[in-house]
Amino acid sequence: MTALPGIVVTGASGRMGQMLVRTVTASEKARLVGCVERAGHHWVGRDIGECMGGAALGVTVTDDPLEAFAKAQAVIDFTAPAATVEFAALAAQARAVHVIGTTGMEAHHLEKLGPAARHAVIIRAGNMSLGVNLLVRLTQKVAAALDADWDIEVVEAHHRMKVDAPSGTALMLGQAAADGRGVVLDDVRESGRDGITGARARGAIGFSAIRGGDIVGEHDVIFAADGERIVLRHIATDRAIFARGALKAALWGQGKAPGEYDMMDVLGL
Ligand SMILES: NC(=O)C1=CN([C@@H]2O[C@H](COP(=O)(O)OP(=O)(O)OC[C@H]3O[C@@H](n4cnc5c(N)ncnc54)[C@H](O)[C@@H]3O)[C@@H](O)[C@H]2O)C=CC1
Ligand SMILES: O=C(O)C1=N[C@H](C(=O)O)C[C@H](O)C1
Repeated sequence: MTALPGIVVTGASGRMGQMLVRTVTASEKARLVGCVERAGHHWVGRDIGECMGGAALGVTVTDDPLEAFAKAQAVIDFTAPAATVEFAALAAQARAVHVIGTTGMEAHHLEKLGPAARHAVIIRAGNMSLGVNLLVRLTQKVAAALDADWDIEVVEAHHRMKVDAPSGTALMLGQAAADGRGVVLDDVRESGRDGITGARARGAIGFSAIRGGDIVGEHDVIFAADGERIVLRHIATDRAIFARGALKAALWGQGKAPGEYDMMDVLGL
């Protein structure tokens, strides 16, 4: 009998980390073989199940990612950009599939993933849910059907602890709108309006971010014209949707050729 793919969860104490631990341990298709936290975190050296307030799971949280990755077929990583870049090199060394949910990655982070993807599979998306990835496709289609008389605005809302804006999802949606319209997002992007901004530029794609309370993640793509408006909306009410998507990606990546992939590849959208 073939063993189930072994999964390591990085940032295991985080909001997504804990959801991933629950999702992997509940799955019949994978097993949890490691949990990584940053050096100095009070969970390091303790059993992950007990840290999360439940029964022992037989997996001790470590601050040594390479030791953990060496036992794994996949690493699921929802942490922070600098950590993710470090994990990409180590996951590639271990030839483990690296599923990246981390957002807020800048160009200098992203360019460091290329060398790792020469040796291993990397699957990265700013949102791992089926619903959002479908919304990305819908946004692209609607943008392609409408001209610049239709102003495009992406509005997102998240919990008070989120550190990056616009959200990774908002950027995916803005990119899809730009692709649909056949323009370069950076040329038309308008973020963070404040003060006397002047009238809206024709063809701009605007981004607005709300932060508050425990909002899991809400995204609207607004197409506003004279006399009518289309609003495409996704509301996440449970982080399990992201964890399920990430586990699906980790399993899909087994046996694939090294390279960079996204959730569109995984979901076949
Ligand atoms: N792609 C997607 O579907 C989703 C992406 N995210 C993204 O995932 C990331 C994490 O989100 P949350 O779980 O809400 O944040 P969080 O702050 O609750 O968790 C992050 C965890 O990473 C750990 N960490 C940071 N540096 C580390 C290192 N060097 N080594 C090991 N662990 C390290 C922290 O200690 C913390 O436990 C964010 O970038 C967020 O935007 C969140 C939800 C869905
Ligand atoms: O930080 C979060 O919480 C989320 N981050 C992702 C993003 O930046 O879009 C996905 C989801 O919206 C939750």
